[in-house]
Amino acid sequence: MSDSRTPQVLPTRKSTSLLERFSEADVPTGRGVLRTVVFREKRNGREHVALVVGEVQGMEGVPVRVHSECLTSEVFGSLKCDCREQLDRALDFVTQHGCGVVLYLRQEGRGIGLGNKIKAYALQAQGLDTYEANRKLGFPDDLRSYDIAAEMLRLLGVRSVDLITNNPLKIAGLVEEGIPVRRRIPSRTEHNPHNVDYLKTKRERTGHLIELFAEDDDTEAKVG
Ligand SMILES: Nc1nc2c(ncn2[C@@H]2O[C@H](COP(=O)(O)OP(=O)(O)OP(=O)(O)O)[C@@H](O)[C@H]2O)c(=O)[nH]1
Ligand SMILES: [Zn+2]
Repeated sequence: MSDSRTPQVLPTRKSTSLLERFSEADVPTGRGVLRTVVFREKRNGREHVALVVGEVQGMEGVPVRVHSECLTSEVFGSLKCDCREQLDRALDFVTQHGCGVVLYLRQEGRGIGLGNKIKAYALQAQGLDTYEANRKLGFPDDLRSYDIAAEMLRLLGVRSVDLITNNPLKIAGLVEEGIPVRRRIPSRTEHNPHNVDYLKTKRERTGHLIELFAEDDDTEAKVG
């Protein structure tokens, strides 16, 4: 189950704190109660959310999803990506498991923001792929960082994580920020005619471990 290639490092205590643990409350949902903890970035007031299920303080191997905001799919039901489904499946997993954390990070459009993501979509309608469109707009493929996620996990007392992701860069990003990743839990993705090229591009260009077809199946645990 565990990915032996995943580097293991001890958590580091950063001297500068980026976040304030601002507020928290239990929120009832169709899946059960989610402990909703809001963190505020000190430098700009931006708010990020941790949805916590069960006891995670001091725990090892906590199932964690580090999820980046995607207004178009999560609120409007866009079929151009797989974000909404991945969020849903992660919430299913942690609530059914009775323990886990879903971090909801406000880094829309892989960090370029909503307006620029829609500009990128307009370029994609002209034939550019998701990364080419970012570059045409003067952005790198992925502008996200994982320092905020790492600090949120540290403030929640999580000692190591089982990360729900298909993105190897996300694993590397968290490890680099001092969060030990014990193993990867694959996030199953359904494709549709609107997102299949996007998913293939992520697999080919940034090594996303996406199982698009039955023959891609492996034996690791799956979310969903
Ligand atoms: N710039 C840009 N961002 C996109 C596009 N499609 C989706 N996104 C954004 O990509 C991000 C998806 O992030 P994640 O859900 O963390 O997904 P991921 O990096 O593929 O990794 P995993 O889902 O963990 O495997 C969200 O912020 C979306 O808004 C696109 O075509 N262009
Ligand atoms: Zn999306």
